[in-house]
Amino acid sequence: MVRPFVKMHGCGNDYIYFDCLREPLPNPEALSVRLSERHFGIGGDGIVLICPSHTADARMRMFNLDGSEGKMCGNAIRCVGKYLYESGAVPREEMSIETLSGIRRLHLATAGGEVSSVRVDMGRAELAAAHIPVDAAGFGVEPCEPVIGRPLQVGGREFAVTCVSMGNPHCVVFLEEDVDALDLARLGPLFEFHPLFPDRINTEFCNPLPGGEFKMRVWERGSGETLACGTGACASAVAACLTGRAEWGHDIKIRLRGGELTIHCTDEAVYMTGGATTVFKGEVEL
Ligand SMILES: N[C@@H](CCC[C@H](N)C(=O)O)C(=O)O
Repeated sequence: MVRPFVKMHGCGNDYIYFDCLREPLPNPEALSVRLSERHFGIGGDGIVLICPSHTADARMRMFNLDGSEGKMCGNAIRCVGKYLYESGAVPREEMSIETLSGIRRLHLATAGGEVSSVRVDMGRAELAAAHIPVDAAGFGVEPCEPVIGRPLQVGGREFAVTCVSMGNPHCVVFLEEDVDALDLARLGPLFEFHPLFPDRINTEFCNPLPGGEFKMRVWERGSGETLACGTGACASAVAACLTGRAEWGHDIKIRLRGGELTIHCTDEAVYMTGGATTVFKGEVEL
């Protein structure tokens, strides 16, 4: 069976998108592993299915490179909005998309029938994202207190970590040393599989920059290092506000390896604004 797909990216976080509004896609977990492979597949950080919804304009499902399903994806949801608008499936600049972490509302900036940027109400940030193993063998876990600037031993050194859930779990680390110099291929998995995070974790490494901006690198659970993470940028901005590095109610620019996102945090919600780009369209044998 041959299916059309669209390759899209948000700040270089690239996924293979399938329109499932009329026809479901079987076995997306295995397909994500096969198609995301950059040498023998199409290449991407995972796949995204655009599905019908009973409660919103559409429903998004996203799968990481390793086939695990993510509950939310900030970069993908902007691309889904662009796809729905430009394909005519949802010809409105305001739309809602159902995800595994709830319904998110989008506002699209458009010109000449094309979407130039998307603002997403990412909902409220939650703070208790980490869990403590109950016994030494690691059987059973219980939620712990909010983690804000807590010391954590990883790979032989101590990091101050702040845990924020944006519908998916994040661990944010602020560093003075240049994050470009970090050996993320070594450090990333040590955070991802740390016993404090039994569901694994997405980790953001951030440098405060002059002017209240931040440089960020990310190690995503299930996909490894990616060029950007929308939920991660939101979590980093919230962590910056919580630790006094940025101000609530102001725009915070996050500079990622593949582009920039603007995040605005309030007590009620976190707003993310950024671009969405179509790379190419094709067909693939399933
Ligand atoms: N790249 C994403 C997040 C994707 C899901 C994540 N790896 C998870 O499993 O939680 C984003 O832009 O938010």
